[in-house]
Amino acid sequence: RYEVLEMYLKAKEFIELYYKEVEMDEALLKNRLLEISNEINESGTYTLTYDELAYGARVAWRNSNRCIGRLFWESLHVLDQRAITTEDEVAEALFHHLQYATNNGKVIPTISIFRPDHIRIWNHQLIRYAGYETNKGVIGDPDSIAFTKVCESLGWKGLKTNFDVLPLVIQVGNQQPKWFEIPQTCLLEVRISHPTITDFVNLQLKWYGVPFVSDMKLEIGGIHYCAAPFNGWYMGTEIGARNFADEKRYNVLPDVASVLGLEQTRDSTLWKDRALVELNVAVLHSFKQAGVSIVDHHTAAKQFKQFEKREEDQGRKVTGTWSWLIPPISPAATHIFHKEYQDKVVTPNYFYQKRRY
Ligand code: HEM
Ligand SMILES: N=C(Nc1cccc(CNC[C@@H]2CCCN2)c1)c1cccs1
Repeated sequence: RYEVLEMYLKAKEFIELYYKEVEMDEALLKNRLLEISNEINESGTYTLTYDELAYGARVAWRNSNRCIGRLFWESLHVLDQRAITTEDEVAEALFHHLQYATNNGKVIPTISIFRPDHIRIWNHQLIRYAGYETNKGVIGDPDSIAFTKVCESLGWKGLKTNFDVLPLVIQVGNQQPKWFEIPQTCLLEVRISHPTITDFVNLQLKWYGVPFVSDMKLEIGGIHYCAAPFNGWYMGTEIGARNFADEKRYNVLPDVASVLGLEQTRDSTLWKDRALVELNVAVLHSFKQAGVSIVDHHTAAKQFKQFEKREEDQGRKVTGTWSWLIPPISPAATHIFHKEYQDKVVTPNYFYQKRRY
């Protein structure tokens, strides 16, 4: 009984928000709430219309406190995959999402939404590189070591390069998860070169063009979509200041400094800072040259400022996680650093969920 009431209250809160923001008339709202109340009484849950689902996914993005890219929340493309029931169909839908959103480099922010609760994607991101612990040190992305072991235990074998693309791992219910190799046609990678320092290519760095986060849960009106992978485009610092630069990731700053001919014995030469800037210049240059969407952290901050203005105009308070919104290089060169944000969590939203491995 209590669960039914709790579900209804969450549904009512979301549907009222939706009808208010899209300015639907009261009679339709009352009707819809009655319909939902009946469905919850019969089955303990209810089904969102496509329009309600799409709006919920967009508002969840608008409510994502750690996201600097929220200006474009209304333009999210929503692929409704709730009718899918098997692992093979899920894999096909994900291949479609990868190709559709990559769009030959002109990235389209997109989300695929699978049926609530039954489907689970074990990947952190649909495209990510494997990591291996060997007696000669780590190969690939250290962040992927645990998941790579899971993939190998399922029968997958990598080539042991620094950039092995991991398979999709899809689970239906509590069955054994199935793995699927990602076709080349779904994969776009960018080789990293520098606009003026020709030796940069000797670092042999590359990265995948589009980030697809696939391990978060989308919650709308009390319904939990545990498989709702979404993509946008990268902000350059994610690759240049974290994925390549972190000591616990690809840890390339010393190699970059060598290519730049920098003296690394004293911190006070700021060799790490010079290496970081040139690495980020290279990432932005390489993506632009390859025609793959990317945004620099200054432009992204300006877009976020526009988002703040538009939300105030709409009478909505912008909430945020300051420590995530500031970029990892030159944070104080953006307006974000110099203001405070309330880190209030509201739904619809995207949440972490317990790993299945
Ligand atoms: C369109 C371009 C977009 C850009 C440039 C962008 C940028 C970012 C960046 C830089 C982060 C911090 C990530 C990190 O430090 O690991 C972030 C976080 C986040 N973004 Fe966006 N984003 C975009 C689109 C989206 C979309 C389409 C969604 C969902 C529909 C989204 C939802 C989120 C969420 C939920 C987080 C927090 C993730 C976490 O807590 O681990 N973003 N975004
Ligand atoms: N540009 C993006 N970056 C992004 C957004 C959300 C989450 C993530 C991954 N964050 C986890 C990483 C890995 C450890 C700490 N950061 C990246 C997007 C990914 C999907 C849509 S936009």
